[in-house]
Amino acid sequence: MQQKPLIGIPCDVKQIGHFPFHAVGDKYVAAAAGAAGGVPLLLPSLGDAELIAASLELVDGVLLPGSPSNIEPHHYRAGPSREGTLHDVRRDATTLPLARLAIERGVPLLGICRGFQEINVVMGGTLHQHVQEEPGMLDHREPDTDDLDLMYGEAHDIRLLPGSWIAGWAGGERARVNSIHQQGIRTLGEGLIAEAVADDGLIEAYRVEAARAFAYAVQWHPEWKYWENPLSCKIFEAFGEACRQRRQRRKE
Ligand SMILES: N[C@@H](CCC(=O)NCCCC(=O)O)C(=O)O
Repeated sequence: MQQKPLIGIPCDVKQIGHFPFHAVGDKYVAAAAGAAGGVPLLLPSLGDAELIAASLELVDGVLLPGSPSNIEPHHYRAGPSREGTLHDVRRDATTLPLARLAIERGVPLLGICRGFQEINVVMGGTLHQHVQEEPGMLDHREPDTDDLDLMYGEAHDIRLLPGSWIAGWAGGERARVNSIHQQGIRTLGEGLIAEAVADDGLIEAYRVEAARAFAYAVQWHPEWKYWENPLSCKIFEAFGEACRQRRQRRKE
């Protein structure tokens, strides 16, 4: 039987009671296992270069998950965040070098929401800190509700660019996606090819052009009830297949 690929998922560092914990949302772990067909392996965010490099030797792919926290703006040459903005310095110190190294080494990479923003920053791109305050832009934040089906429900259309991977996966030119973010791409990083845009022009998906393996990112949340959405399944299947190929090559 073919062995399942190991999918590394870097953690957020969250304060629970008196102590910081390394944690990843259950829906990302579930999608890495159920939709990508891998064995999820949570990677603590210790910000240690040697451990980051060593963990990339272990895994067959990396999933950069979403998070309520924002990347510290100095990473993309911007001024400080507004007071009260949630940051996760240890996640930044882990995911940014991890994504850079994964691309360099040809380790399959999938970025979701914060992960999408992280890969863009690693490639030299910049972010809007509050998309909804930019002239002509939509409000990409989630509705104010505790009902998760409403929060993660389809929110807006995206246009799938001609010749893109995602247009092939979707078999069409448009899709509807959920939207739970207020940061977004201001300038696209070097070597990233836009794959999908919202109706306000915000980039919603891209691929890393010169990557040696699958390297893809989306601003929305395909992990949310992926089994109900054929396009979400396709994204994870493509990632999972790249991870399986790497696992196979490493065994040869
Ligand atoms: N804070 C950033 C990133 C948004 C993001 O990743 N949201 C995910 C929320 C929780 C989850 O579903 O995991 C922004 O606002 O742009």
